[in-house]
Amino acid sequence: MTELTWGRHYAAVEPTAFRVEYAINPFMDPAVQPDGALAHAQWTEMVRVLRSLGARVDVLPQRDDAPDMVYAMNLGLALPGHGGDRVVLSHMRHPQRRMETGSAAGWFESAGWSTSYVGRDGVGAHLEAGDAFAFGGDLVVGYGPRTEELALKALATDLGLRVRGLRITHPGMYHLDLAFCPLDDRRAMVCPAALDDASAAALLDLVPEPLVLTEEEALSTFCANSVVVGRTVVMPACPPRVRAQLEEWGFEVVLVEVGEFHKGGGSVRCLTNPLDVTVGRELVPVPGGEVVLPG
Ligand SMILES: CN(C)C(=N)NCCC[C@H](N)C(=O)O
Repeated sequence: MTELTWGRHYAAVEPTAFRVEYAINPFMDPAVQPDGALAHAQWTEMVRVLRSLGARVDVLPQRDDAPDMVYAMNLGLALPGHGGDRVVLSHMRHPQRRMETGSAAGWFESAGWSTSYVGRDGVGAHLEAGDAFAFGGDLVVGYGPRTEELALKALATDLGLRVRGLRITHPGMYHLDLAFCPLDDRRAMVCPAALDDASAAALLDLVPEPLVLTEEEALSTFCANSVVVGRTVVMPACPPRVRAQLEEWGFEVVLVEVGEFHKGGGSVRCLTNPLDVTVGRELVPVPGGEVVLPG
């Protein structure tokens, strides 16, 4: 088993203006506000844990007018070393989040990254980076609630990659990172209940040794929304059955409390954006690109 070659460098947004101002997913209720000081303390501890595991965490400031910007995973798909360091900025499905990418673009550009888009300012395909993960040499992309199918073709052509689309049908698992968490080169946590039948079968075919989560496990604990640093899985919670399997496979489970961020509909993975997924290492170049859709 080869451990993940990525997951040791992240961007995260310091939560100085996190609140639930609107409801764009089933977890959000503006009547249930996070405690700002507690959220900041939870985020600080999460960053400390990641750094203590050897991960680098770069911190972006939060815009005051962007309460969801703390979910850094959705800012863009960063691919270093691909004709220079390159990030495809998200084109958020909901206008309430679109201002976030302008600030993210500035941050990436000042750090030497080149930026591109598959759609922008409400024009063109929606892409939210919490839907896109490298696995098995390909980019696995969930589409439906947030990312649009049209974005898959643009990504594949633009980046010269094989993009495997999975159709998300569960309203509560509106990003793929609530239902899919790569663990190493053969294993991943997967929640087939998030997907239509053909996509669920395609995902199970793609992962040689899946740790299959029930809908209840994925939704009530956010356990697939975890981050893997080497053989350590940093999780918001871990059902006993899931912990037993992870430990049998040689992983260490480290729990971090990020409950205030569950009020906005995201957890550890959503709060971090990996900056070390590399074309030519985790992603196999495919000249011209290719999209593979289930069934
Ligand atoms: C696992 N998920 C869903 C994420 N990658 N991101 C969380 C985004 C939450 C934000 N309120 C929204 O609804 O966009």
